[in-house]
Amino acid sequence: MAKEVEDRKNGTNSDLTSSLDFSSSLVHSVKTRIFKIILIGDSNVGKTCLTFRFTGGTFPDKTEATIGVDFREKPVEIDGEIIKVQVWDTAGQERFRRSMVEHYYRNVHAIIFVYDVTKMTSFQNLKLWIQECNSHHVSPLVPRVLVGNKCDLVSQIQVPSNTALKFADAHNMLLFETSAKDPIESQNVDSIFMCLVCRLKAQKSLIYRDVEREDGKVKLSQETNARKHCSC
Ligand SMILES: Nc1nc2c(ncn2[C@@H]2O[C@H](COP(=O)(O)OP(=O)(O)OP(=O)(O)O)[C@@H](O)[C@H]2O)c(=O)[nH]1
Ligand SMILES: [Mg+2]
Repeated sequence: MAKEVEDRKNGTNSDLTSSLDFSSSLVHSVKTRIFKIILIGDSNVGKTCLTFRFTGGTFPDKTEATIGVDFREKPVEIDGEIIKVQVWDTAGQERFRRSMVEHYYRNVHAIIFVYDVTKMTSFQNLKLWIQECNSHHVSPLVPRVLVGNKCDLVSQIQVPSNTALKFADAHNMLLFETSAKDPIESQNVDSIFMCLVCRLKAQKSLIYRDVEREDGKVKLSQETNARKHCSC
């Protein structure tokens, strides 16, 4: 009773306020979509550096081998919608990823396969990374792109662009050659992620299904005629 009086005095109603809080948080959770993008590839190809470049705009002075996974998030705005890009920077070393692999691929929205343009083995191993991904039953609707990193090391390049392009075509992927280190390439790094986000935004039905699955309370009608705005 005392609470009711207090509420009246303050012009509030705690029941109403809490239900409004609930519905606004529901609306918020529906509106702020999260796209989970994972980076996969050999150790040392630059997955962590690419993640830093996209989420923080910098190249780290020093990195250590990733253990398990590191998460970084960046909100981006596309056509007036704020989307949270959740980047999963995975470990390339088998011993640091073994127990995590299931989590990498669960509910993933897009995949970035990374190789080092100065290291042919990292390119040859891509087929093993693709096999691993396929063995986790990732939907064919999940977009995948190929990224050749360390292009700043011009004199050491071992993987010719046309070889990489053929591989990308054969696997229905776009190819980006870039450098996490070279600041001039930073827009190129951004465009890798933004291209994926645009594609995902165009696949609204896929994402909404995931939201529905993750939160039983949220029921959304599927939008099938989403417009596509990807510039790539
Ligand atoms: N020159 C050059 N070096 C780079 C570039 N990107 C990363 N490196 C260097 O490559 C090394 C490995 O980078 P990381 O980002 O830690 O590699 P990773 O793929 O995350 O490795 P794991 O976590 O073990 O899977 C570091 O010494 C980086 O400084 C690049 O674009 N150019
Ligand atoms: Mg790493």
